[in-house]
Amino acid sequence: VRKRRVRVRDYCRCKTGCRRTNCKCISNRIKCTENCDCQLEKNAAGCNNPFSQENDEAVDSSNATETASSQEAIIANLKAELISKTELNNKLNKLNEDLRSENEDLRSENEELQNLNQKMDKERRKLLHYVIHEMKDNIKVFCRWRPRTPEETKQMKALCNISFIDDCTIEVGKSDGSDAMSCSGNKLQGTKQKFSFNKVFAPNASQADVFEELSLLVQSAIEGYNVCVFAYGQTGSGKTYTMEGKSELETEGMMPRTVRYIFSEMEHLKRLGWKYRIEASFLEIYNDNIVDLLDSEPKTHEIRMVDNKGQDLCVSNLQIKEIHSPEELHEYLRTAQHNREVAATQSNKRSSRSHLVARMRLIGTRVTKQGSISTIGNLNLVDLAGCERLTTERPPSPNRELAAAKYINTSLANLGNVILALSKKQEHVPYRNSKLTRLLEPYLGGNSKTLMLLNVSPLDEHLNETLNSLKFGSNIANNCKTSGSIKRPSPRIEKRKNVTYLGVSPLRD
Ligand SMILES: Nc1ncnc2c1ncn2[C@@H]1O[C@H](COP(=O)(O)OP(=O)(O)OP(=O)(O)O)[C@@H](O)[C@H]1O
Repeated sequence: VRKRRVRVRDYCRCKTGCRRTNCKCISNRIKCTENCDCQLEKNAAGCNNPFSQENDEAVDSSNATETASSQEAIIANLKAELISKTELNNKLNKLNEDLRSENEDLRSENEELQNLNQKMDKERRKLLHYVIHEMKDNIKVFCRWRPRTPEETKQMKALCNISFIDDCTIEVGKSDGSDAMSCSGNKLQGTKQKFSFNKVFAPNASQADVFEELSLLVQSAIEGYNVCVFAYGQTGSGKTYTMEGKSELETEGMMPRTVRYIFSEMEHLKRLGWKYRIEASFLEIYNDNIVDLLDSEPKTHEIRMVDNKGQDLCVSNLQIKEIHSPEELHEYLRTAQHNREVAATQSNKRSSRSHLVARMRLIGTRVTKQGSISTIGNLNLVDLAGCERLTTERPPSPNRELAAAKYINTSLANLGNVILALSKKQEHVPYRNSKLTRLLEPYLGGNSKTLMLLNVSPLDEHLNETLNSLKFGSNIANNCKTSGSIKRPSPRIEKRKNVTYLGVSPLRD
């Protein structure tokens, strides 16, 4: 067989007599075909069966040898492949091992980060509590002077004589230097009266300046405190401008700014593991009746305490909306503003004739290893109706307005009494005397921070009302400063299985 194979390899033995050593049929180890070199080049006609029997046998046996050797080669190849695959597998296993350990590292790093986050959150809340507690007074009074409106400037209305002594103190007198008279008819001594507050905003103060001072209170509502912000002042003094503002970003009031702030804080707190739910309602108190500003159908609304401790209340038939975005809240705010009762007064063509109460309930939850903790803060933003001096020489416009003006003045007087009683730390606080104070009872005093934004007109013709407002506001501010140790706000804490509701007390204690 070996000899024959050699012979076959030596030359082509087809019948054409080709006998070439480089014939294709030899190099490809195939039987001679039509395409064989020898046939193409030589006489193809005589070559129907190019290989002799002898050659066929030689080729078959040579093929068997070749198959055996090619199988050996295949086996060798397979072996090599197996080796390389085993190596690859080993490498993959190693990589897997590395990944697993890296995963483990990441998990422990993640855990460390979470612990750090928790610590940071605790520190942040401690610091915030410290700052909030440093605010000391549960009731603060900011005084804001509005500038002359373009119309008033055109009419060249005289300004009263105001001196801004410092950030907290002002002196006010008549433009001609004569003695002023208060609304109640008492002559105020001296050509200029001095008043001090927690903060005074001059006419050039922007909405952003006012919000900067307010934002800490909003923050404390996010942390679980109850907060009430009132815009108080005579009609046309700038309450609605302060609370609602205008549509441009720069002139936006406290309400839209608060909404924006809450949502940006929520985003920040999300990174520390907190999730928030916001519920909002908008109502007005007009002629001592509650009106739902988000409901077009008139309904009867009653104030009911949720618990017998007087810590929370609800208003029947009131729409409470869950808010998911600042835009959604702005939309409700716009609806409420649109539905609010307005009428012309002596000093304001579009005077708010009702008290607007925008309430946001901020419920924060954080899941920890020990269970979950929750904070509930209520933020009440109140744009009060403007008080109006009712005299025979300055009657309110139509008769219908007289009743409204009387209701407004009575409810404002009642609110004034409640805030005065709280500022003096009196035991009895007359919450029950009006719907407005009943509605705000759980959110005033105790676990709450109250801010009165006292708005004043700069016009000389409003000086008597201005002096009355200033006297009332500075009385409250000074009572809070001098009434000794301040009762710490006691946050609302509710415990449920594995759930703790807290203000900021655990950190405080
Ligand atoms: N800080 C301010 N800067 C510029 N304009 C102001 C400012 N405050 C008030 N105004 C303007 O003064 C006018 C009266 O203000 P606004 O309607 O807010 O008073 P109000 O106290 O809400 O009155 P009312 O109690 O009658 O509703 C408006 O034209 C308002 O744009």
